Amino acid sequence: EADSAIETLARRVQETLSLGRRHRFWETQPVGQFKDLGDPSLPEGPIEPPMLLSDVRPEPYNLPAQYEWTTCDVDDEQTCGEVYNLLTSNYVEDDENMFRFNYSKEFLRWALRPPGYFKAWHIGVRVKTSKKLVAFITGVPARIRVGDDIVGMAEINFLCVHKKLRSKRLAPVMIKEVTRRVHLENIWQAAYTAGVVLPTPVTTCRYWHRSLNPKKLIDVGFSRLGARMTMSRTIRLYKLPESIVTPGFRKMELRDVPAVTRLLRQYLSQFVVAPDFDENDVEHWLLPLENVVDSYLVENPETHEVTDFCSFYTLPSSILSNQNYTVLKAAYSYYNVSTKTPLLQLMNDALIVAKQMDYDVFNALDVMHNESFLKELKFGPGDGQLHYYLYNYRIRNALKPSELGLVLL
Ligand SMILES: CCCCCCCCCCCCCC(=O)SCCNC(=O)CCNC(=O)[C@H](O)C(C)(C)COP(=O)(O)OP(=O)(O)OC[C@H]1O[C@@H](n2cnc3c(N)ncnc32)[C@H](O)[C@@H]1OP(=O)(O)O
Ligand SMILES: CNCCCN(C)c1ncc(F)c(N2CC(C(=O)NCc3cnc4ccccn34)C2)n1
Repeated sequence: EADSAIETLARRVQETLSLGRRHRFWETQPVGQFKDLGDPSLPEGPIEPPMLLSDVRPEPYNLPAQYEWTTCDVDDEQTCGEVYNLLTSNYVEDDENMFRFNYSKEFLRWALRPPGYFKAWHIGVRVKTSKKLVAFITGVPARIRVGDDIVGMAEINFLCVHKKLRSKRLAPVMIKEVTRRVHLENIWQAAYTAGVVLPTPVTTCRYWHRSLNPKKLIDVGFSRLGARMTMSRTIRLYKLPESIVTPGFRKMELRDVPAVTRLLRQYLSQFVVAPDFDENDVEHWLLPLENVVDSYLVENPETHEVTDFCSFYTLPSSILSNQNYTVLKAAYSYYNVSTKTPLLQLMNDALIVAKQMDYDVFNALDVMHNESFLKELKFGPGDGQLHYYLYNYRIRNALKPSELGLVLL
């Protein structure tokens, strides 16, 4: 039987290598299927029509007998702590298992409670006997513009199954359950991202990283010393000015919400897929929140006009095995708008602020106009790709990352 095991393995490898690999679950879902790629006869827009709410399955999907569904109230300190602990130990790692995302509790409360959120969409699975939280998936409501369509969607995130319960087909049940609960609110589309290839990405983005603390990044294995580079030359290469250079560059405040909303809506209107933010959304997603999201704007000192905006969110990673460090402090580029200050200068000021705040690295995707500053500001391409997906909405041709104006957390 050793031979047949090897044959089985060889076939698995062959299947996986060719995109022809089976997606037993995703083949059943209203998403673009690999076999449909390039079929011009398929119309853009919803793949399945909305159902009657009375036709939506009223009861939760079945879990294996020893587990039960639970709704996680992140306002409750204890429950938020359980969610935090599950993700801290079992959420996304890099391919070499050196790092794992360490979303903070205050970040999770921010990410999961935007205007109009539903607690019922913060879904957990517990062991019936011990009540231990072993799986999680979330949705939050968002108005997303796709071309000229404004679509009510759910943004799905934080899908996590405990390491000990992997490869038991729990994920499809989690996904079907969050889909059912979203349907009950008469919402029929979703947006999500993943580092894995699934049927079928609307676009695939690349991560770029700008070293702020190169010595630590090299020590923990995040980056490698460049060829023919010394450590001191590397530190010098990434050195930044002590203070920002743009006159009128300051932290965003509550009073700036109307101006920032105008600026952002105008800017995002040029992308094929982008959030349709109103002032309530901007107040939630972009008003600075310590250790979660930082936003800056440029107010013309004479006219007091708000002309530019930049923001980044804070997502540390646990460093899984290093003698000297346990946490990688990372900033992720969020939404940036430049109308008067060159984007290059605006983002350099963001780097300067992030360095002042002791971040180790500043990450950015090659979405929106980010490509215009990445190389010049000494970002290096990462090995991480981020695939963007829409559920129950077909876009005939995949987008270029520069046509995407949506950043998920
Ligand atoms: C209208 C409303 C609709 C709302 C829903 C919209 C869709 C939302 C979709 C979710 C958006 C999530 C956004 C984020 O949070 S992306 C971050 C995902 N989380 C992690 O990577 C954390 C670490 N990993 C884990 O916790 C587990 O490995 C997970 C839970 C990811 C899979 O558990 P496990 O490893 O034990 O596998 P299984 O045996 O249970 O199931 C295997 C099946 O699951 C498919 N799979 C694997 N990974 C993902 C993934 N990241 N998105 C979608 N599907 C995924 C896989 O292709 C296979 O299906 P098929 O290939 O056979 O068909
Ligand atoms: C569902 N929400 C998607 C966003 C989650 N985000 C931020 C994310 N999704 C996939 C990635 F590929 C990724 N990358 C940032 C790049 C990076 O920093 N790679 C080294 C590294 C440091 N720490 C970690 C932890 C996990 C994976 C890679 N890590 C790659 N980011």
